[in-house]
Parts: sequence; C-alpha cells; structure tokens
Amino acid sequence: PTKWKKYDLTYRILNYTPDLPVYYVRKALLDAFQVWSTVTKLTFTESMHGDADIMIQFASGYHKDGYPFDGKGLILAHAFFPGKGKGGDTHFDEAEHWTFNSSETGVDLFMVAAHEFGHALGLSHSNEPGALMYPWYQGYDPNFKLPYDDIRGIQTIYG
Ligand SMILES: CC(C)C[C@H](C(=O)NO)C(=O)N[C@@H](CC(N)=O)C(=O)NCc1cccc(N)c1
Ligand SMILES: [Zn+2]
Ligand SMILES: [Zn+2]
Repeated sequence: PTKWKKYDLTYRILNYTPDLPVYYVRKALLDAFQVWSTVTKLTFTESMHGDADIMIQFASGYHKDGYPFDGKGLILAHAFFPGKGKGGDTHFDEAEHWTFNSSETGVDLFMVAAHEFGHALGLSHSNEPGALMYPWYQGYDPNFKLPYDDIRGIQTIYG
C-alpha cells in the first residue's frame, strides 16, 4: 500500500446514514480522524464541496466501485489505500445498524471509521488481536485508546 505525499488531507461527507443524527455522524468521523492525527503530523480538514482526498459515503450493495456490499453483517465498510481519485475514499455499508457511543446492538461508527481511516492512510490489517487494524470488529469500547501496534504501524509510514 502506498502513502499520502502530504500531511494536510481533506475529507468530504457525501451523505449521512438515517440511523443517527447528523451531529453524531460528524462527531464519530471527527473523533476517528483525531485517533490518527494525535499520533502523526497528519491533519484532516472537512471540505463541503468539490473533490477531497477522502470522500466518505454510506452505500449498500452495488455502489459503482466494483466492491459491492453484502447486506447486514460481515463486510461493514471498506476504504481505498492512498492515491488519486478513489484513493482514500471510505464507504460504510448502509445495511448495518450504525450506532454511536451506545451499547445497543449495532456497529459503532467511530470504531469502524477509525479502522477504515487506517486503511485510507495506508495501513493493512494487523494480526495482533486487540489492534484497531485487526480484521475483525471487536465491539464498541467506551474508553478506546489506540493500541501500540497501530501507533507503530502509522508512525512507520508517516514518522
Ligand atoms: C475484506 C474487507 C473488505 C473486510 C472489511 C474491512 O476490513 N474493511 O476495512 C470489513 O468490513 N471487515 C469487517 C469484518 C467483521 N465483520 O468483523 C470489519 O469489521 N472490519 C472493520 C473493523 C472495524 C473496527 C475494528 C476492526 N478491528 C475492524
Ligand atoms: Zn465502496
Ligand atoms: Zn479493514
């Protein structure tokens, strides 16, 4: 996987899930970016129009990128590694029930977004159980802290 050639990245939220108030979606995404910006020199700025490095959308099934979603469960989201065009773009499966800061059954948007943004920055999966980049979602953690394996991974790329 490649890496971004710049530290100041932009993102654009193209649409919102009906599962959560807009405010919670924006907060979850902002917190997920901060997971990575606190341990690197990376900065993330929202742009409200035009093209951004990381285009974020909620979609279900086929959504024109050759990686259709699979309904509820299993695949929850995906992100493209750094690069032009689709690079960095992050898609969340609308078939999931997205939650925020809650123990109700569903998928925590912050946890998944933090994982996906790891991919969007160039991180692959880690086989370290407990790592954020571990392939399997391990549920909502109210006092989440970025595990060392992920800090090491991102600092190896962005120093
Ligand atoms: C082959 C990939 C397209 C799978 C896809 C993924 O890893 N996206 O980043 C995915 O959604 N994997 C699920 C697997 C699963 N249902 O547990 C996942 O939760 N990945 C996101 C995730 C979120 C938060 C933490 C962790 N460790 C993983
Ligand atoms: Zn997609
Ligand atoms: Zn993943």
